[in-house]
Amino acid sequence: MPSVKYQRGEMVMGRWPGSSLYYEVKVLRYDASSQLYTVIYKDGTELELKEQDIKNAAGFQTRSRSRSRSRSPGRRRSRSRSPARTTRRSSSRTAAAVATAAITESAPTSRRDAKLKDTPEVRLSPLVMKCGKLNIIKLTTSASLLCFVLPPGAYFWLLFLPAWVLFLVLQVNLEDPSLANFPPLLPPFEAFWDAQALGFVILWVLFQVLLYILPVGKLSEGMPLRSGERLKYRTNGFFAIAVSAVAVVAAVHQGVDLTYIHSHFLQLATASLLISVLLSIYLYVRSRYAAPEQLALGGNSGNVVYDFFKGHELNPRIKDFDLKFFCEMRPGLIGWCLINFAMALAEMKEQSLNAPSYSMILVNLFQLLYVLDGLWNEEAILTTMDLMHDGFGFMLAFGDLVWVPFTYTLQAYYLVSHPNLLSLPALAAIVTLKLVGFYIFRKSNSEKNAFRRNPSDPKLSHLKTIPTATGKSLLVSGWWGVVRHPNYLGDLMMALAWSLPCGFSHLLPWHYMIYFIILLVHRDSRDMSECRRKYGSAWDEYCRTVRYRIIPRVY
Ligand SMILES: NC(=O)C1=CN([C@@H]2O[C@H](COP(=O)(O)OP(=O)(O)OC[C@H]3O[C@@H](n4cnc5c(N)ncnc54)[C@H](OP(=O)(O)O)[C@@H]3O)[C@@H](O)[C@H]2O)C=CC1
Ligand SMILES: CC(C)=CCC[C@@H](C)[C@H]1CC=C2C3=C(CC[C@@]21C)[C@@]1(C)CC[C@H](O)C(C)(C)[C@@H]1CC3
Repeated sequence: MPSVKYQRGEMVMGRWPGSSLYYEVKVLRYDASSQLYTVIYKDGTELELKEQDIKNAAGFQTRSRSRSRSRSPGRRRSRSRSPARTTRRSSSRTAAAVATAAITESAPTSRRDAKLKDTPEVRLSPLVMKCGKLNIIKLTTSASLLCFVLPPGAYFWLLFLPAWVLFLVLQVNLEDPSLANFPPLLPPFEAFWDAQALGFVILWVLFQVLLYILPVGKLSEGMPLRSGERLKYRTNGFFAIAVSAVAVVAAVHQGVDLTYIHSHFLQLATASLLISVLLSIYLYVRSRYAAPEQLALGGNSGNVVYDFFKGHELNPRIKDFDLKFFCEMRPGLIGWCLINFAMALAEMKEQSLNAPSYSMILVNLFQLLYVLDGLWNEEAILTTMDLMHDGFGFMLAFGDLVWVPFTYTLQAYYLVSHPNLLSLPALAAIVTLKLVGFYIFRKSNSEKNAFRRNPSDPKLSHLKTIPTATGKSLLVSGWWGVVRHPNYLGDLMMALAWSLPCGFSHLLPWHYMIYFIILLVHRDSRDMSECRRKYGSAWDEYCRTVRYRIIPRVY
């Protein structure tokens, strides 16, 4: 092989088709006509790889072999339902062919899968490629629309996001929170700080920690990690919100004035911000000592600010206490309902009402339903992008502890001093919109979650699927055959129903809707590139079959 890049017998790193993992392989030969290298993996698997799927070993992080518990590519291959399995080449397969997909019914696929379960496993160590150059950071993970930032952008977002939340909180407090009055006048520095508010936030978080660690509720298994391991999560979120509700009602009954939350919103937001910064520093420091297989694929640029912002460690845990899962599902999410409830009380106080307004009731009930549903189906969060792929850093810590409780509550805060009367037909239309959106959101999320957890679930056997080279299949009928993100469609309809009760006088109660459109459109396109990278031509096949991303026939 005189003019080719890799020589016969050379040890190089070969990418396993459909994944981002590289394994040590030996080059066997090069076929000039197909321009493919035949390589052999350590477990004896022969594959044909394109030049771009081969790298020199020098670009890879080394790590202790004993720590790796990865499934071998051989095992992955054995699970693959690619049509390539049926082609005449049994020991030497083309990576491109492996990625080729056909639409099949899910049941036969699963039977074949079951038959292959006994395939002996050969353990190999996948290596993560070093991401040395900052300008080649791949947009592989989710968490938020901010992932596209390169390191200079991280500095910007790091300062902008906290400032934006504080501005919004100051703005919503204005009598006329219109754009003409933006930015609001900055109060003196002391106005942001209140030690008692910090104390309350700490107490709230500790209370949620206590509920989370109680041995109540199911222990659910997460999706397999790159190492093949499956983490266990205590999914007792519904129990946590039920106990929290009882505690809050009891406190109100004992004379605790919850309108404190309304009058000290700014100080509570600052206190939560401080906690999220401290937590992120802790997360960043511990990620420096984490083993490579514990790291997310993103957030390892070597740039301190970028990695701090984006998050480096995938599932930071203190013993069994999973910090990312806890922060995403507990203090901020349940805190959101507590704040909304406090705003309803503040509205009654400020406007001398015997009961909250219809608009306030709708906003409270709609968002409560959303949170209750999230906690009831807590297990489903384990198959979302954040849990599966994203590192836990400032972006998510801040998102969970500050962004969610202090910006998702703006509608309720706004209604405290900006009443909006609703006619009966408007009320009925808004409720219908919310219920339809909720139905789509729940059904589609449950369908994907059930399929990912058990592809051979008899309840799903009527659905059509596309096999992929990774062994996972893609749903191509049912909800996921209507658009590529039916769950986003339902979520957006619900978001609309949350803003409508506030009317059209100001933009502020529409903040969530605007942010959410940007977030979901960006998440969708990031997920598209990630899935294309993972599933190759099977994903293209899916996109050809399901043409629209979020809104049928529109987008
Ligand atoms: N209120 C809020 O602030 C937010 C709410 N959300 C909501 O959270 C929920 C989760 O969202 P998110 O994590 O972004 O994304 P999804 O739950 O939509 O997960 C996307 C993943 O699903 C899998 N997938 C995609 N297409 C298919 C298919 N056809 N068949 C089977 N699996 C498929 C892929 O993962 P793989 O193949 O690897 O399993 C893909 O990466 C959504 O309902 C969203 O609306 C999200 C962000 C913010
Ligand atoms: C601007 C900024 C820092 C954004 C960070 C994004 C996070 C706020 C969101 C990323 C994904 C989220 C999800 C929920 C809340 C917002 C964040 C953390 C979620 C827990 C809300 C309740 C839902 O039922 C859900 C469980 C599906 C959802 C999961 C994703």
